[in-house]
Amino acid sequence: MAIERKQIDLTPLKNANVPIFFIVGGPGSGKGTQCERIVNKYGLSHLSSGDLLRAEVQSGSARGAQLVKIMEAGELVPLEVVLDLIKEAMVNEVKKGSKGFLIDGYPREVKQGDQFESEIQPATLVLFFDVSEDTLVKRCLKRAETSGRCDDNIETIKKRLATFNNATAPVTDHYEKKHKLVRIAAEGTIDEIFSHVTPHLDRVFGSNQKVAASA
Ligand SMILES: Nc1ncnc2c1ncn2[C@H]1C[C@H](O)[C@@H](COP(=O)(O)OP(=O)(O)O)O1
Ligand SMILES: [Mg+2]
Repeated sequence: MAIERKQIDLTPLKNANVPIFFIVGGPGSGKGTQCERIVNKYGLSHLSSGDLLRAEVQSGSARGAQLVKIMEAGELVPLEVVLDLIKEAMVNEVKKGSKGFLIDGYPREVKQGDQFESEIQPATLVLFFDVSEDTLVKRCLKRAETSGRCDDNIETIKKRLATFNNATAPVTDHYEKKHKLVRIAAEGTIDEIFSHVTPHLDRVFGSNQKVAASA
């Protein structure tokens, strides 16, 4: 069963023309943690495709009901539907005065990125949180103690790592060739990593955002 695509008026988004950052990295690389810091400092909107899908299901809409069927059948949600959800969320956020977007955990594949950029707007930068596999596993296992996330167990973590290496690694190559990739060394403390992130955002937004730099 195909889910109908929605016609979404992107005019508000085009007029606002705010920067868009793709946030990529393995499971446990700290994407969510760093996005929260970025949101606090720069007032950007943080969108995660997984959260948007879960919210659509919760909303009780007809489309949400169709999504449940697809997910229960173990099939992949069509890329177009994910894109429609992202578009709707972006238009809503920009109407509220968003200064830009962090698209967390997306694109998972080169094709997803290309489709996003052709239908919506090219990404300004792609932030890649670069962490060794050892660290990814350790952080996911630690997160398991409190997250209640069913995918934070050693078997699933290994599978997610394999998927990441196969499908997502080409994404970083793709944006490296386009000179949009920012590789963040992300092994250190949360503060250390954030200090590697801010210069790249300051480059886009201007350094007047800096809190401590003028000292
Ligand atoms: N620099 C850091 N050092 C130690 N632990 C970190 C860290 N950054 C994040 N964590 C913790 C928080 C979580 O429990 C776990 C995974 O972080 P996350 O932000 O949820 O990653 P992601 O969203 O990329 O899957 O690791
Ligand atoms: Mg996350």
